[in-house]
Amino acid sequence: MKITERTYNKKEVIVFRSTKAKYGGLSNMAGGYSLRVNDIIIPSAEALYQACRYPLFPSVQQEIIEQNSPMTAKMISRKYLKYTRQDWEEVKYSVMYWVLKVKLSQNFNEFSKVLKETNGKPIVELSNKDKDWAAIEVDKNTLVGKNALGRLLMQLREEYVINNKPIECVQPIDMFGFLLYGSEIDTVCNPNMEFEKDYLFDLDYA
Ligand SMILES: Nc1nc(O)c(N)c(N[C@@H]2O[C@H](COP(=O)(O)O)[C@@H](O)[C@H]2O)n1
Repeated sequence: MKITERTYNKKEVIVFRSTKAKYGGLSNMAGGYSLRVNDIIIPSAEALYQACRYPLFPSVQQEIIEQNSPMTAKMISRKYLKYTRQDWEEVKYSVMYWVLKVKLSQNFNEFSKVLKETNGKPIVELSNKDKDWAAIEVDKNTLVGKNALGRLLMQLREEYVINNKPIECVQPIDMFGFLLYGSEIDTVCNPNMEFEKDYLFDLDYA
């Protein structure tokens, strides 16, 4: 996946930065969106994304995933950057999209609500210096950057939120070494939807 730099008019876009402000739930640093992958509970999208850097180092993944604070998970990951998978730059956007899909699948009501509130406008993560995941302010009205996270969020909104299409299961990425704690990452199904289906089946309404 190749992403090039873009320029945004600040007045025409939805900007997010602080997790406490409006649209804060769009940030991977937002709390309250825990995930379950291979029956492992992961406190945040950020922790899952950072853990995916280190498929061959389960103990590093565990140290990242143990952090309740998403920012601390990112800081812990910084200590181990030299063990990052070698193809990370080529796969990181696909990994992030998979993480966002898991976040939406397992937190559909809350996360789709924030995405709906963006009203179809361009979504931009604002940063002081990160022109890769976010965009930076070059003057009062202009933001410049690849804004990769914002663009992946817009893709998610287009595919699943606008037409209110909850995601029942998320397939693993078809790539070498997509591992968590030494095991291949499985298809991730939303536990609530599994429960609903079993319940309806038991009632003979399936
Ligand atoms: N702490 C922080 N400050 C910013 O300005 C940012 N734009 C982000 N972005 C988030 O960090 C994650 C990517 O981390 P890597 O740099 O690739 O390790 C991702 O969740 C971005 O949304 N973070």
